[in-house]
Amino acid sequence: MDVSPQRTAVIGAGYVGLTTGACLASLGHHVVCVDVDEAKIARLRQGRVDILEPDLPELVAAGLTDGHLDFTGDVTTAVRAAEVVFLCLPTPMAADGRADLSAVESVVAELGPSLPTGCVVVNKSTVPVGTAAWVRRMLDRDDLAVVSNPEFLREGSAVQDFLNPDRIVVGSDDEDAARRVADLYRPLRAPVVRTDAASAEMIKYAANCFLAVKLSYVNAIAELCEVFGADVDAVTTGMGHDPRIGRAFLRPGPGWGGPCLPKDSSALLRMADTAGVRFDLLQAAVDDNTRQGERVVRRLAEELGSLHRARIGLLGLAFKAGTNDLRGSPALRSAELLVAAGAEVTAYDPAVSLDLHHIAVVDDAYQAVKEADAVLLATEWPEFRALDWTAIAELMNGTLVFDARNHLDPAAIDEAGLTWRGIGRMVTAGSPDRRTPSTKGERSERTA
Ligand SMILES: NC(=O)C1=CN([C@@H]2O[C@H](COP(=O)(O)OP(=O)(O)OC[C@H]3O[C@@H](n4cnc5c(N)ncnc54)[C@H](O)[C@@H]3O)[C@@H](O)[C@H]2O)C=CC1
Ligand SMILES: O=C(O)[C@H]1O[C@H](OP(=O)(O)OP(=O)(O)OC[C@H]2O[C@@H](n3ccc(=O)[nH]c3=O)[C@H](O)[C@@H]2O)[C@H](O)[C@@H](O)[C@@H]1O
Repeated sequence: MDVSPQRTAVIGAGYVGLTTGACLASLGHHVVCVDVDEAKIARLRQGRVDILEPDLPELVAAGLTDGHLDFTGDVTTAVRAAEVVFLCLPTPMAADGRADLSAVESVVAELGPSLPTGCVVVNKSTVPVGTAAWVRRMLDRDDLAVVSNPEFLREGSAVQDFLNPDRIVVGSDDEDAARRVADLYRPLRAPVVRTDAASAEMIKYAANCFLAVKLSYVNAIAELCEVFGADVDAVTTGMGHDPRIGRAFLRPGPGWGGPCLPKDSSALLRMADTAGVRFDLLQAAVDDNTRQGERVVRRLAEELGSLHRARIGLLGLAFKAGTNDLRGSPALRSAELLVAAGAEVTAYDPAVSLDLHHIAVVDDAYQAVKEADAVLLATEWPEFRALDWTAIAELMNGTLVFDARNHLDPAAIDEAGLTWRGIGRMVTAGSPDRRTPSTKGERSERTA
């Protein structure tokens, strides 16, 4: 095999840590994953993976079986024999908008004295520029090296992204440590971007915030398309052919969300602010994103006349399709805004079955739309495209289907006698989309 196996410890067994651990084990390394969540560790020891990630349960099971992967709740045991220690700890948004580094700080303080001589501490969490230098000072040991190795995987395709990265970023002023970290990934044959630690830390924020700006831009273009009678699908196709722009990440929606883009844009803004640097572009992207969420709800209110006591069937709760993660979910935000405006929301998500405050969560899409005045599609699950819209039309009180992801087939919805609305999509005069969606009363008359 094209790899020299290394003994690694991964601290934090969440999306990034568990994926890193299971994938490194699959490449032939010996990995011990650590987490403070003892119950999670107990489940992982039995091969039970809580998060929805294709291929991850299989890789975890394979690692447990072939002995390359182990789990423990004890940091000291995990790092005792480690050559490389990955920090995959949460860095959530603190109350003041910065990245909260308390988990990193407490782990570094705890593990420092236990690290074997020559060990490399690799930070994979998304952390403010200067964190590697700070960790180095905290460790205060000349025999240890610190490397910044940010992660770019996406939820829902974490394993595939990890094993097929566009690039591996390795930032350190320690040449030997950087080479050892890059070598861990050698079987992946990915381009390695070798930098100093500060640049590696900045690359991660610069990349995520660029994606955020791109989405706010496309959402604004979509709004203009609505106003001027253009079709955002055609517009983004036309833009995307230009390789300088690219086709990816041009889908308009209910606003960008998730556990990272919002917190990382906030953290970069705080970094800029602290340094006295204006970053109006990023601030505008964040503000526009807040408005985008509100705009979806406002459009529903306009179409229905009022949201007061309106029944909304919400399709999707996760922050995007392919994950059961609700952190920073635009769907949840829409639901909250709808409830605040007096609407009653019944939601269905194929990957989420939780009791949510103020929102009824049901077991299938047809239950969610029953007696609804409008349907709001907020997460682009493929199964929603296969719904029987004729059956849904029978179940609903109203006729409006607001497709905040431009995910559904407008023709199928129209054929069922329902009214499709999307984001930034062209509505030609006289087309069925021009019809005013019926209110409850009108709907009763129509079906009477
Ligand atoms: N979720 C994602 O798609 C990506 C996340 N990131 C970054 O990676 C970092 C981790 O993110 P996620 O994996 O999503 O977080 P997560 O919340 O899924 O996992 C973090 C894990 O760390 C554990 N933990 C917390 N404190 C601990 C401690 N003191 N000792 C040991 N374990 C501890 C938690 O119990 C949890 O299992 C963040 O900085 C995030 O910004 C980077 C790329 C992708
Ligand atoms: O640092 C992180 O945590 C990760 O953040 C994002 O990954 P992720 O949060 O999994 O989700 P994305 O696929 O980027 O989607 C983010 C949000 O943008 C929305 N989106 C995405 C693409 C698009 O065309 N339109 C759109 O509205 C999604 O629905 C979602 O709400 C980045 O894509 C990853 O590269 C990065 O590693």
